Amino acid sequence: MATPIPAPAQVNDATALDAADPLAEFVSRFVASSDVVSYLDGNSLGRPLRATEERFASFIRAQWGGRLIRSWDEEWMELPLVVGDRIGASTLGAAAGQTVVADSTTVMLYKLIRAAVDARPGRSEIVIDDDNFPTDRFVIEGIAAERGLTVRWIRPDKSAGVTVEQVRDAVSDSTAVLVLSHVAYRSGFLADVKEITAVAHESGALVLWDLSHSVGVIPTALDEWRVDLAVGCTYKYLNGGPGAPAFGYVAHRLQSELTQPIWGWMGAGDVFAMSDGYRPADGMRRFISGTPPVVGMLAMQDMLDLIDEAGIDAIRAKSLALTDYALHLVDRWLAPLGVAVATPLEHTSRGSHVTITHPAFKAVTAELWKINVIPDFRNPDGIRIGLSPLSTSFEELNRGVTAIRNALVSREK
Ligand SMILES: Cc1ncc(COP(=O)(O)O)c(C=O)c1O
Ligand SMILES: Nc1c(O)cccc1C(=O)C[C@H](N)C(=O)O
Repeated sequence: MATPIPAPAQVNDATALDAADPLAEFVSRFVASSDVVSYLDGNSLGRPLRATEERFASFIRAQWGGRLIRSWDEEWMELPLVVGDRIGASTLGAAAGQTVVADSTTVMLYKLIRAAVDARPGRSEIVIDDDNFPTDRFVIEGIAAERGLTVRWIRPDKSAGVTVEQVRDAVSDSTAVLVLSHVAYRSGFLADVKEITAVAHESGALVLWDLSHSVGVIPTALDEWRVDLAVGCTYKYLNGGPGAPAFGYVAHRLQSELTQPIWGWMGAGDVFAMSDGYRPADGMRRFISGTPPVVGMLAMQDMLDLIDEAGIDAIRAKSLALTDYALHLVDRWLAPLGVAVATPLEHTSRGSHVTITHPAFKAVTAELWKINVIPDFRNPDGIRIGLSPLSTSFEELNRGVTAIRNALVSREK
């Protein structure tokens, strides 16, 4: 027998929420894609800002086209550190001189984890959870193989994240480094960075946080929480564009102690000395390897402007309002159709995406993309509703969940 379908919510729900939203105006700052009915994937690839069109045009005219190679001295050499400091100040709670932009997230993870492991000689283990993003797990397995170490796996419940208690059990005086994600890419669970870092420090381990799914939507206080190392993507909630480089954070107190493994000329003390032998630069520059990805650092600067204008705390408040509304719609429309929620319900444990599960979601996602409703699918049976607060309205979210509901209903007929 077909499941009885509850009546759809009043359209007014979303209209009223948008009307009351103090950040509603920001949606119009992004490039509108005329065919898209609902974009729920800003946690994978953020939308471009309209301001970025002009930034790119002016970059080609004035900097690349006008100043040509002189721009390296005039601006570009410092850009990884300047933009890094901006990310640190606007979103991370990091004082200047501890954040750099370079490489892909994968390569930055490799460099910082290898440096951390080498700074803890005699310790035989790296600890990570087995539900972490593949690149984090693979990089660690590679470093363990390279350095003759063992990986100790924390096994979180798939619909939860890594708890303080699990870390207390897993970390010991054999642990060189603990690597965790602030927001779990699948479930959306938000880890307790401060407590977990403190617990790992009791055993003398270093801790690296992957902030890919939180930077730009959830304020952090890396300095205050005594975080050692962090990395993150800039193409999600920092809207840096496809393939935009990563950022890396290394606390001041560790910088001179850490040697990263990719010794390139751009991280050397005197870049243009072209001297024999590698001597790392002082400070964060030593974590750079090759030529800075200048073009890839353009768009994120517009998003950092927007984050400063809106305020990271207001962004977090809207993120929670959006995920609350998503959960409300799921409960009202999708739960009766057999959909389960894999995201924690408490605000203190929730990132900016909501993951829901149903055996038909792989096929449903393919159908949704055909009608320009764009969430993403994550194995084995999850749809991730990613909510980028400055570019997503409550109406857009309502349209997306309505489409998921319609797709499930038509399968029951
Ligand atoms: C937690 C996490 N780490 C790393 C990455 C990606 O790394 P990269 O930019 O090198 O592909 C992603 C997403 O792609 C991610 O979700
Ligand atoms: N980085 C991506 C890519 O290059 C292609 C497609 C998707 C992605 C992603 O961002 C995946 C994402 N990190 C995730 O959480 O699943």
